[in-house]
Amino acid sequence: MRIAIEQLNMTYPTGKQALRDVDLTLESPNLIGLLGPNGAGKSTLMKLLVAGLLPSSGTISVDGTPLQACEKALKARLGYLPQSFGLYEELTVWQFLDYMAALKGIRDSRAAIDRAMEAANLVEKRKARIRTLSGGQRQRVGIAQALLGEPEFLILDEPTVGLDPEERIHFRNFFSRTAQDKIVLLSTHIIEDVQSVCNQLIVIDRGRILFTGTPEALIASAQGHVGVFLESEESRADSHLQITSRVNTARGVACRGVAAELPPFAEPVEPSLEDAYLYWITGEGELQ
Ligand SMILES: Nc1ncnc2c1ncn2[C@@H]1O[C@H](COP(=O)(O)OP(=O)(O)OP(=O)(O)O)[C@@H](O)[C@H]1O
Repeated sequence: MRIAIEQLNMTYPTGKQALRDVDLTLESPNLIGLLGPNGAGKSTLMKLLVAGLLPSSGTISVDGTPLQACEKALKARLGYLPQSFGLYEELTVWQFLDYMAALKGIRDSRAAIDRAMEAANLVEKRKARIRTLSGGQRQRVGIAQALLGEPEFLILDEPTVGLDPEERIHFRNFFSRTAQDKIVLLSTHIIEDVQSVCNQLIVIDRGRILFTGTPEALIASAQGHVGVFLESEESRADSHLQITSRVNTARGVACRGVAAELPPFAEPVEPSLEDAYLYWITGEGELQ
């Protein structure tokens, strides 16, 4: 499967431009992390990909066919976890998934529901009413419905919200296994969610794609732009330096920062993935 996005723009009726000139190619198999701060445009991009919104301009094509012409066929190949997810409070987990399977037109729904419940760690909750579930359990129900029918393209908008650390690790590994023959696109603003599992990262901010590439390439892009230093009057006055961490120590305040050009008082260090992400979203990285 190959999704090609060309010159995509999205302006909401309020006049807010949520996406600007987005060009991207998503190909299977891939686990792709869509990283960006609040309001960056992640959910908007995902809604456009599932044809839940119409772009203001630009095109999305699926295996060479424009999305509008293959919307129905694509929906059968797609699993989507939206950010806010309405659940039917009085239904049990099993009833809800049965309903979603019917909406998706899945034939062998019983087996499909069993597989999705197992993957989402929900087997014990199959008879529980949705209103009795915790936030994390509800999120797992959302993930389970996205997995129904083993879609080729999984779009997950902040799938780890509300999950405890153990569950986050479980899903991270699960998404990684799932992506072996599919496209899994997951949005997050948590670096640990994409670290060591995503083979492609897309950094987005204020509607623009700032970076696409492997995590290694993202780290390499910040090489020479990350430094450590002790806070001083000079460092406080440096408006180009973006401080990314401050720790009080016996010697003073130890800082870590990113800059397009490191000042002489900063000692260059190896960037982490988080440094590199901050380097791009603080506006210090150069647009590709
Ligand atoms: N229906 C809408 N009408 C008007 N503006 C909107 C609408 N939905 C989103 N926006 C605006 O578009 C921009 C992008 O929003 P979007 O929800 O895509 O960001 P996001 O990266 O998913 O953020 P978050 O991580 O907070 O969910 C934001 O400025 C948001 O306020």
